[in-house]
Amino acid sequence: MSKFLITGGAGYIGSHTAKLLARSGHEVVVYDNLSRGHRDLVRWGPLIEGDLRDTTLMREALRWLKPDAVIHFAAFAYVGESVAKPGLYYDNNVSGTLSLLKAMTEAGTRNLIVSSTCATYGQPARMPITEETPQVPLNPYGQSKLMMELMCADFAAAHGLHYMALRYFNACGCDPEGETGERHDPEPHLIPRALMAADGEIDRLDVFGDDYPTPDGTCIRDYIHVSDLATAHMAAALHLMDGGASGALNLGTGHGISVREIIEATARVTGRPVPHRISPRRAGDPALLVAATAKVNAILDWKARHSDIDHIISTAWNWHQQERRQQRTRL
Ligand SMILES: NC(=O)c1ccc[n+]([C@@H]2O[C@H](COP(=O)([O-])OP(=O)(O)OC[C@H]3O[C@@H](n4cnc5c(N)ncnc54)[C@H](O)[C@@H]3O)[C@@H](O)[C@H]2O)c1
Ligand SMILES: O=c1ccn([C@@H]2O[C@H](COP(=O)(O)OP(=O)(O)O[C@H]3O[C@H](CO)[C@@H](O)[C@H](O)[C@H]3O)[C@@H](O)[C@H]2O)c(=O)[nH]1
Repeated sequence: MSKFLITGGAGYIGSHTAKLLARSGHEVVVYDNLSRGHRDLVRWGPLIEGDLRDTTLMREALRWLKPDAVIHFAAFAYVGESVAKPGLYYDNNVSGTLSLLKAMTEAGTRNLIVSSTCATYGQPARMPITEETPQVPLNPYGQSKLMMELMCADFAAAHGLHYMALRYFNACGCDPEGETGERHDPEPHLIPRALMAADGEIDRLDVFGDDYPTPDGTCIRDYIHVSDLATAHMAAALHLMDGGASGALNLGTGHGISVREIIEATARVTGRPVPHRISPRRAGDPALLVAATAKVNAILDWKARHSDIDHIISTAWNWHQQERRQQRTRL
């Protein structure tokens, strides 16, 4: 049994990873300031309520817990918001990670898994995107995550940190058992918003641009089920704990799906129409992002197993309906 400190474990991907680790027999402690997370999603270990940028609290928590690894999810993660409020992103994501790295160095904690993103690549000329594709982010969110990766590399060289940067493509879907899920307010992500439109909660889904250089004109992304992401985090942590090399890995399926195809799949899975209209492009959005997956497959023996789009949407739809039923009961 190993012990993990999970920053951002009260959020979407962090809570799914906490569940998987706990169910696999590991000990989990969550560190989260609840700025965008939820106390009731911390179900698989205790919560230390604190901010990443509180270096002293983090250092003392690490000295006391002595985790085998830190899994670092805590960050702000919306492309559009980062374009409007870059300071928020550099402060939370860059200063927050720097504070964590300093605390880990002072406490002697060696192993770190960090949430990076395909947004660090910008819009590469060639698909699929390999880990060697140049990282040229198009927005402050992507910049902040690239800076995080660079800081990890420097701390590895200077202080012997072992780290793995996992560059997720588009995280989606929810726990198939309905014990945790995606609860963002406001919710900017495509699949939850398509479900809100199907459910009549919003009048219609805005499709951000249909004049991109893609077959149907809408943006293409690589949608990966959050359960697959959770499995990859556990594999990456065990890899580092076994003395495996530091580096960066893409987490995606290798298949691109357009916004229009997501709308069609949502209608198919829910059995309801998805009212939508074409709107202007959203600032900072690249047209096409699809992962090359050979490296993660070779290093972690991992590939996506739960990322069929109908399964993704059906687990997200179950969670959406469950959340709305609970909200109605509370009223
Ligand atoms: N959702 C995606 O599609 C996606 C894709 C690529 C990468 N990522 C990355 O994965 C990570 C998790 O994303 P998510 O969708 O689960 O986000 P989320 O907002 O659901 O969870 C983030 C959690 O971090 C906490 N947090 C934020 N700032 C903090 C701080 N300063 N101190 C302590 N806690 C803090 C929040 O309260 C929240 O619980 C992020 O780092 C994000 O950049 C997400
Ligand atoms: O109401 C909406 C919401 C989104 N989109 C489009 O749908 C696609 C996916 O958008 P979204 O679900 O917001 O995800 P991304 O902007 O691709 O960003 C997510 O995926 C990134 C990796 O691609 C992560 O780094 C980010 O944290 C995460 O928010 C994009 O083309 C958007 O333009 C719409 O057309 N209408």
